[in-house]
This record gives sequence, structure tokens and C-alpha cells, in this order.
Amino acid sequence: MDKKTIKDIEVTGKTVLVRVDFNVPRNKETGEITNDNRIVAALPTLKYLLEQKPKAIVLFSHLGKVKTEEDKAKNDLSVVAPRLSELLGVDVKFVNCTRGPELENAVKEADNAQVILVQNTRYEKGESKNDPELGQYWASLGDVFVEDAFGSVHRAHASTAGIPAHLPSAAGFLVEKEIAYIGKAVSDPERPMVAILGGAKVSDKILVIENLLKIADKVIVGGGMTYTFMKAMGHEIGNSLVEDDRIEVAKEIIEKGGDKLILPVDSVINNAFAAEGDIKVCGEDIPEGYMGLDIGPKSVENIKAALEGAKTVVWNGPMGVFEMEPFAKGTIAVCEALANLPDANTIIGGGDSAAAVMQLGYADKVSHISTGGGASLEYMEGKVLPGIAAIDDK
Ligand SMILES: Nc1ncnc2c1ncn2[C@@H]1O[C@H](COP(=O)(O)OP(=O)(O)OP(=O)(O)O)[C@@H](O)[C@H]1O
Ligand SMILES: O=C(O)[C@H](O)COP(=O)(O)O
Repeated sequence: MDKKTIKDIEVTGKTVLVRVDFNVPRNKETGEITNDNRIVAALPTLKYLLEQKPKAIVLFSHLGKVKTEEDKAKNDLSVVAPRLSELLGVDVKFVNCTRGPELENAVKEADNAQVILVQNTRYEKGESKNDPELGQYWASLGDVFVEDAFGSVHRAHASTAGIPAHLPSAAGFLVEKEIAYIGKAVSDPERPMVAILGGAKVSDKILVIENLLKIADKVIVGGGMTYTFMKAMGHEIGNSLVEDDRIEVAKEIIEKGGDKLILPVDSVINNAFAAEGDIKVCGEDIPEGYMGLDIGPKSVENIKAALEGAKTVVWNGPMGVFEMEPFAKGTIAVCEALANLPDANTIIGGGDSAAAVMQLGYADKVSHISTGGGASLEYMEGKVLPGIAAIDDK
């Protein structure tokens, strides 16, 4: 990486500001954390910093989307402090504000590598607008800045891009690792390279498909996106998910992709968006009143064949509605096919595909599961990520 990393900067005795991504999924009713992967992923950086004996480690993170007072109550970051403290094995002081004397005094009085967690950065209106005053204010609390929130580096926000404009800055181990895996896969992949793209919306992934068609040897499309492509080819798609305003783009991609592009040839369909009903397999044309909810067995065989001998695989988006057991087979088959490629560099781009791999028990069978949903997608699109661009060059 051409950016400074945490080992390139001096932190002993200093106040280190760290942007982490503790935007963790929570139970809608109880508010309890349902998956602490993003906290676990930040531990190597935080443990390393503790060993260097800084004066203080001040952690900034957002949680959820905050637009109203009600959103604030729903996205109180204090829920993270006890779990972080347990995982890190040290006391974590939670500061229930994002500016003012309480925060300033907590930082001033901190000593002996005290870990401080600041309330949700999105409680500040200026955070998402990258308000320069806010970035400068937060920067004034510390001596150096460490960017370790890979999941948020595609956002040009005050805490991701504003603070490092005013302080010496470096990437943490998580950012370094994510960039190493995803960066190598998209800029210098071992071949053959196969990209698998699924999930719900074509519009979210068009640019990724286009960029990966330039890089990969094969691009497999599955999931709800399939049916926009099927319609573009003139097939009947029943009530399947479709984005009519993307049909033309889908046609262009089909033409550009040629033999590289592998689309499903059959689907598991149902007469309702439900785990029960008249569930059956059909070919490329879906009868009226039915919708495609998973790729079918022939498509699974085609995907397995396409993956044979692959040395690099990037996967983003499930092949079907894997949350419902009857429609999980396509996604499970991809997990199994990746597990059967022990020598390949297999990379799962965050979000739902990461959840699927973990939920289905394949987490230790792949090389890397990204902590970034949107961030890993934008990286695969070839975009400059503002949170990375803001880090000091080596
Ligand atoms: N055939 C289908 N019809 C409708 N929904 C589908 C279909 N196939 C997959 N999905 C749904 O797509 C959703 C995932 O889509 P999404 O585009 O968000 O994936 P992702 O890229 O893994 O996630 P993220 O965007 O959060 O990174 C899942 O909830 C899944 O149920
Ligand atoms: O969950 C994510 O992808 C990151 O934490 C970024 O969250 P955001 O999409 O709300 O900016």
C-alpha cells in the first residue's frame, strides 16, 4: 500500500484518534448486538495501539442512519462499549456526547492508554456533510489519526475524511488487510479470476459488473438481478424482481460480456414471496403468477464448472433469497464451490453475502470476508475511496 500504516507512525505518549466502523447489526426489539464481527475486526489495531502505550485512544464510529431525534435514540453507540471492553480486556470509557467540555475533559484527563468511545458521530449534523469545522474540532482533540473503518471509507464524512486533513494519519491493520485482499484481486489477480455477483438490485451493481467484466475471466450473475437480464433477452419473468429502467443497460452488458458473462438458465420459483407455496424448478421462462427466488440446479452446475480451477474469486450478493430455506440452495452451492478451492484467493464482499457465508457455516473456508458492504463494492468498481485517499502517503 502506498499509504502510511499504523507501524509508520509514532503513537507512544500521544492521543490517538481512531475511526472504527462499529456500525453493527442489532436486534430490532431488544437493541442487542446480533453480530460483533466489526468489533472483532478492529481488535488487532486496538491491541497494537494499547501495547504502544499512548496517552489515550479515542474511538469514533457511526451507528445506523441518523436523521431524527427518534433515530438518535435507536442508534445510541453506548451499546458497543461493554462488548468492546469484554473483547479488548480493558476498561472502555463511553462519552455520551460528540463535542463539548465532557468530551474535552475526558480526553485531557485520560492517561495510560485509556480507551474512550465517543457517542455516535452521526449525532452531529455536520458529520455526513464533512463539515470542515467539525473535522477540525475533532482533530483538535488528538495528535494522530488512524483510519481503520474500512466499512466507511467510501464516505467523505467529517470523521473519515475531515479529521485526517488536519493530523498526521495512517491506516490501521483492518484497512491495510482489506486493501491488500480486495486490491490484489482487482488490480493484479491470479488467473483465472471469476467474479460472482448476486443480490437484489441491478442498479446497485451495474458499475461493479462493468468494471469486473474488464478484469475477470468470467462474470457470473445470479440472485434477483437475474430477471432484469432475462427480460432483456426477451424471456418471460412472471412476477420476478425487475428494474425496467435497467433493461437497456442489461442488454449492453450482455452484448459486451459475450461468453464471459454467465447467466442462470433455470430458477427455483414460487407463486408467492414466501417459504411455502407452489415451489418448483423452471427453465428460462417463468410462468405468470410465479417469481424466481433462487437459481436452479442446471445453473448451479454451470457455476461449479465455471469455478473449476479458479485462482481468484470475488463474490458479492447472494444467489437467491437465502434467508428462506427453500431458496438457499444456490447460495449454499456457491459457498461449497468456494470451499473446494483451497488454493484460490476467495474474497467475499460484505453485506448480505458475508452474512450468508457466516450463517451457512463457511466463514473459515474462504480467504477473506470483507467488513465493508458499500465500501468493498465501490472499491471493486474502481472508485477512489475518500477515507483512503485522506491517509498520508508513505
Ligand atoms: N431472486 C430474488 N428475488 C428477490 N430477492 C432476492 C433474490 N435473490 C436474492 N435476493 C435478496 O437480495 C438481498 C441481498 O441483496 P443486496 O444487493 O443487498 O446484496 P449484498 O450486496 O450482499 O448486500 P449489501 O448491498 O448490503 O452489500 C437478500 O436479502 C436476498 O434475499
Ligand atoms: O454498514 C456499512 O456499510 C457502513 O457502516 C457504512 O454505513 P452507511 O451506508 O450508513 O454509510
